[in-house]
Amino acid sequence: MSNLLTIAMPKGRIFEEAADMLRKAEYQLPPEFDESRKLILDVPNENIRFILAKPMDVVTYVEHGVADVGIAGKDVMLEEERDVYEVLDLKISECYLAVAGLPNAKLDDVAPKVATKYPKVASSYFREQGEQVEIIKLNGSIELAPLIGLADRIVDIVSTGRTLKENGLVELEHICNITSRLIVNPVSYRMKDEAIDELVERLSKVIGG
Ligand SMILES: Nc1ncnc2c1ncn2[C@@H]1O[C@H](COP(=O)(O)OP(=O)(O)OP(=O)(O)O)[C@@H](O)[C@H]1O
Ligand SMILES: O=P(O)(O)OC[C@H]1O[C@H](OP(=O)(O)OP(=O)(O)O)[C@H](O)[C@@H]1O
Repeated sequence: MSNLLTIAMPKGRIFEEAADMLRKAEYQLPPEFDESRKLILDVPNENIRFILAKPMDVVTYVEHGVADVGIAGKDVMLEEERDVYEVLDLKISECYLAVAGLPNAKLDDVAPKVATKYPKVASSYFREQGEQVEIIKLNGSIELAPLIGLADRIVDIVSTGRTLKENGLVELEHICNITSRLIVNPVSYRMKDEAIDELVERLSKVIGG
């Protein structure tokens, strides 16, 4: 194993906050880092390579060891249940998972339909509540489901609450708070402990800053 540290960065909304945090931790990221369409970006003076992946795929790259470290939302960690270590709460991309629906909707008593991008999280939540539901997996625009009659309720991310409000939906139950986490491949954690410890230390200093 070389000493190069490969970090899987999520494209999309976590990217900017994560890049900002790395810069605050004094990693010299190249200016084109933010605009480039390249999917592999080397920072040779830091001995770091970044790979840019879809947020849900970051854990896959880290679990398979092709990335040593990654940044992933806790929502993804809960849903994917992968064999990776979660070493640091970066406290960025704060949001929460909630159950929502139309106000005063009459629920189907037998097995209400719940649309979500998080079928495992939703199933275990309703199981714990002792409620039998039918889960319908969607990949986005979850708020559409109750409006169009596909589902009685949804389980989705809420941040500002604007998407719920603009679609006439109300929050019914708060499931759990979500932030992004630094995750590590277990083998890399042993083999590249110095580089990973340094990354954790430098990021720890700028959390919440
Ligand atoms: N509205 C939000 N506000 C803050 N953080 C959010 C919000 N929505 C999602 N997140 C967090 O950011 C992560 C990435 O979200 P993003 O919307 O970039 O990707 P995605 O929806 O998984 O991917 P895509 O839409 O590209 O398939 C999520 O896993 C979650 O942790
Ligand atoms: O409370 P808010 O600040 O309105 O944010 C919540 C919305 O953000 C996310 O969707 P995203 O924009 O990622 O789109 P998606 O529906 O394609 O997942 C989430 O799934 C909600 O729809």
